[in-house]
Parts: sequence; C-alpha cells; structure tokens
Amino acid sequence: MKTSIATVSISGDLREKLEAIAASGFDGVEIFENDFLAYDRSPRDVARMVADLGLSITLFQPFRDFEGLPEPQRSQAFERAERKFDLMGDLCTDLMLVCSSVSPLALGGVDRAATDLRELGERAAKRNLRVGYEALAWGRHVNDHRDAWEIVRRADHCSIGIILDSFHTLSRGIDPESIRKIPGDKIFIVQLADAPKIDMDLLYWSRHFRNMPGEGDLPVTDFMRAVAATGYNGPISLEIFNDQFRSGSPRTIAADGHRSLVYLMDQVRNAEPDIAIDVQILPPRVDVHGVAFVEFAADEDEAQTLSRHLRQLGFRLTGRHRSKAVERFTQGNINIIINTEREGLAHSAYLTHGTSAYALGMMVDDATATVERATALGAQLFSQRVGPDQLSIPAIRGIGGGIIYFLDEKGPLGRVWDIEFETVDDPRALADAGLRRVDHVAQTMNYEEMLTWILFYRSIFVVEKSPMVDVVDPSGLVRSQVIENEPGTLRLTLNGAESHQTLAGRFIAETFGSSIQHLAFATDDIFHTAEATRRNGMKALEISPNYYDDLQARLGLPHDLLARLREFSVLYDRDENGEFYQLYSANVGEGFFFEIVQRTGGYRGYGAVNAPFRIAAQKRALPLSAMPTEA
Ligand SMILES: O=C(O)c1ccc(O)c(O)c1
Ligand SMILES: [Mg+2]
Repeated sequence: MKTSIATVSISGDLREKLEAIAASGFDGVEIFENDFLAYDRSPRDVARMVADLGLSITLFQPFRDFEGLPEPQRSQAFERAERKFDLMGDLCTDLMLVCSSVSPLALGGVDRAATDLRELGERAAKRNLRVGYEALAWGRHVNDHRDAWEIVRRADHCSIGIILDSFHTLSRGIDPESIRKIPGDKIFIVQLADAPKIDMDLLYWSRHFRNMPGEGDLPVTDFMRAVAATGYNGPISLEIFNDQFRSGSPRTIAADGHRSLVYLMDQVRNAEPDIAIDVQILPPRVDVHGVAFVEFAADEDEAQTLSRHLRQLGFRLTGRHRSKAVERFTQGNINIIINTEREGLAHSAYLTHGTSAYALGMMVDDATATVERATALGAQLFSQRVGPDQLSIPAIRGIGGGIIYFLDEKGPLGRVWDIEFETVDDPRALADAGLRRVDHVAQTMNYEEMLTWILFYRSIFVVEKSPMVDVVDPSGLVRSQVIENEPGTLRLTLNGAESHQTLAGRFIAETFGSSIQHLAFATDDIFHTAEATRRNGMKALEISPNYYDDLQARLGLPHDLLARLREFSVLYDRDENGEFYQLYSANVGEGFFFEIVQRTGGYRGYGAVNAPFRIAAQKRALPLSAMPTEA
C-alpha cells in the first residue's frame, strides 16, 4: 500500500517539507495549495523537484466552496476550477480534492450537488483528471461521509469519487462501518488523522489538534479496517493539522508519520486476516516480561558515589565484567550496571549527559524478532564492536540517544551475566532492603517529544497508554503519561516539561537532553525497606508535615499508620483496588533520584496526587545556587 502525507502536516518551506517526506520513506505527497502559493518556484519546477525526490503528488487540495451555488457564483466556481486544473497539469498530478462547501450562498440539495459534480467530472475527464469530494465535519449542508457518498453515487461519473478523512468521520462519532458499503474504486484517496479526545468546536479541533494515527484517542484502526474491506488499494495519506507539528522538526514529524502508517496497517492486517492487504508482514508487537537491567554511564569518581547510593538501597556488587570497566549490582530481580569505560557509547553518553542511566535492558521472548519489528517501524538499530567474551545484544536507540537492549532466554543471551561477568563478593555490602524488581522507569523529555515516544513504545510493544495528567511543579506544569502493559512487567512514565524552570525541565537542561530521571523499585514491605535503607545511611527525601495533616483529613488513616508514614517520609495513595506507598531518595547528581514503592491489592496508579508535594520537597533540597530564578 502506498503512503502519502500532506504538506500541511510538517514545518518548513516546500522544499524542506518535501525532503523530509522523501527521507522518511513516503511514496507520495498531498500538495496543500498554500504551501505551493507561498513557494517561489514555478509549478513545473515543483513537479521536477517532487519527481527527483522519488515522490509523486497524490493530491492537490483544497478546492473550496464549489457545489450548490446559485448563478453567477456557480459559473465563477467552474472557471476557478479550470484554472486549478491548468495548475494541476503543470504539477503533474491528476487528483483534486473538493471539500464540502461552507459558503452561506450554498443552496444545499443532494441532486444539485450531484449535478455540479457531474459537470465538473466532465471537465476533469477532458484533461484526464479526477476529482474527489470530501465531507468536512463542519460543512454547511454536507458534513457526513454518507451524504458525500450519496452525492458521488448520484453524480455517477467515472472522474468523480469520494475522499474519506478519518477525522471528519470519527470526530462526529459517525460509525465507520458505514464505509464498508462504498465500492473501493469510488474511493479516490483516504486521508488519515487521529486526535486527542477534547470537547471543543470541530473546526478548531481539526485545524489545531490532529495528530498521527495511534497518538490520539480516535478509533482510526476501525476506520481503516472498514476502508480495507471495500477493496480500496490507493494511497493512505496523513493530513495532520497540528500547531506543535508546524513548529517541530520536519524530519522527526515525518518519521513519526511514516511509523504511524506502518503500525496502523499492521493492526489492520492482524484484525482483518481475510482481506488481502498489500503491506509488509511484521513480527507481532512485543511482550516485555520485565526490565532486565538498567545501565549507568559514569566516570570513576561518580561511579563511587553511585555505588554508595546503591549499597545504601541494599544492592550489592555481584559481578565484574571480564574485559570492560563495568560492574553489576543486584538485589531481588534488579540488575544495575555501572559502566566507566573510556570508549564506546557509554563514554560518549557520559561526556554528553554526565552520569546517567543511558541504557535499559528489556526481557522479551525473541530479541531478534523484537529488533526486526522495531526497525521496520523506523527505530534505529544500535550496534557497537564486541570483544571476544562479549555477546552481541540486539539493541535499538531510545530516548535521548540512549539504548534499549533486548534479552531473551534463547541461547547465549539468557546467560549473559555468566558469560560476560565474573562473580565477585562485595566486602562493602550493606543490608538487603527487600527490593524485588523495577516497578517503573521514568523518562523526562521536552513536552514536544512526548507524542513521538508514545507512538514509538506503542507501535513496538504490547503496551497501552493511560490518559495524560498534569503534574504541578511550583514553577510550571509537567505533563505525565503512563505507558504500561497489563501484567505490569513494563511500566514507563513519560514526563514532558514545557518550562526549564520545573524540576523536569532543569533536569533536561542540566543533563543536555531527555533521559531516565528516576527509577522506581518495588518492595513488598515499605516500612521494612525504609528502616533498612535508613540504617544503611540512605537519606530519604523529607516531606512537609502539612502533607501528613492533609492525608489524615482526606483519608482518615489509622493513627499508627499515619505516624509511620510521617516518621519515614513515606507518601501514600489508594484507589478502589488497593494502596500505594512511596519513598524517595535524596537527589543523586543532577536531579536524578530513586523511588521505592509498594503496591497492595490491585493499585494501578503512580501516586500522581503526591507528585506536587514530592517535587516541592525535591526543589527545597536543591543546593541554593541551583534554585531557579524568577524569570
Ligand atoms: O480544514 C480544512 O479546511 C480542511 C481542508 C481540506 C481537508 O481535506 C480537510 O480535512 C480539512
Ligand atoms: Mg481532509
């Protein structure tokens, strides 16, 4: 199936847009008229540029306010169309989009519109052109694809077809199943867009908040399944009006767009096995069975500091790499790696970001198939030279240029610790603190990157996203989005900072980019862990006494529980399924920290209600010189 994207979807001038679109693997491009008008080259030059980039123009659009007009406006509209047909000839494209009229002059009436379109079809046919009619969700008389189809059906002309746009159908809650009765050859192009569910005026929503399929909340897959059932085999074309995308990096947005289409068609193919769809077959979405390890890059001094923090948390040094300056700390099922190599990616990560958790290992069923799926979805393969006692661990690039490694139980990958590490005894080990596994990994990024990473994770792994929540930092909002799987073996929290004054924003600024800002470990007994880590010398983050007064007022907790929470600076939350306890370490380095959590019953959240108080406490704990100044 051919892929296409409208020039409105990304930023830049026409050349920059086309280059980004071609580089991302699209076959075609919809030329939005204004992008052409604002460009200073002739239509023939543009046609040549498009062809030289290996693209074709799938559509020229939009032609507005055409159908149902009284005279003399009707004749003028046909004249206008003829001039645009001239232009299309020079641009070397054969398809024009006419969107349903919003003109107060339009008279309405299915037959009147059909007659106008038939006549336009006659004129188009003389030049070997085609016209597709699209119902805008806010069209004056036609705002539903079912009505647009009835008009096209009655126009009954081989050069007139319908254009379907997922936004217009789904934003109005129209059942996409109704598409299944349209003959596939009468659908001239399919435009795709998703959007977050926001209750607002349709036109404003459409022009500012559309996003890539899979990034929003609309059932775009159901829409596309219905389209596939018609036998439609033309291009699928992204038409994304989004304020943020218009100012983003054209390469990144175009790459996200291409990924969204590959992912969408993969879902459609899986959901409609009986329909022959011409798309690449990918290995299935990947089940992650746990975070196998987290790797830090550091220099020797900072590695000492980090090791001390880990020992206070109850970790012990259990392995030393056979040939590299790499140490392994363990507790429960948790593996923390500290890499102080002076070459390779770890070292460049250290030079760029300082001490940072730059790599994540995930346990999967088939590491090779995982990388195959990820790269088919546009992820960047990562490999570096491996020494004689080293395994080549399948890996891709993740957030902030970091790495995601994949381990499985097949073959040598399942024995990586034995193969690459020698077992050591830790003379400086402190008491075990009962930490069992990684509960979640929190990644901090600029707000504009969030959709990219949501799509990245969702398209590769079996994970769902929960609604985005706003977390209040004393200096601004941070958007938080959870990506998790059903069994809870992969839980990621993505925090998007809009202001560099927030704790998250400062972290990005100080560490030069997005990365893992905190790791949360799970315990089965928070107070046991709190006592053990305290005895080990860990400094917990101090929480304001006002928080505990409010906790009592809100939840009426038993007196002794409240006293213990207060004594150990443990935060508390509960939902209908269970309870949640959170204990934070003091800051480690440039805004990095550890969290310890206990979940009881089926508590599924992350203590979002507590985040503002935790953040305020972390800001109080910053050295004075590092306090944000009032802008
Ligand atoms: O917002 C608009 O005007 C507009 C124009 C053309 C389209 O294809 C569309 O979906 C919306
Ligand atoms: Mg459209």
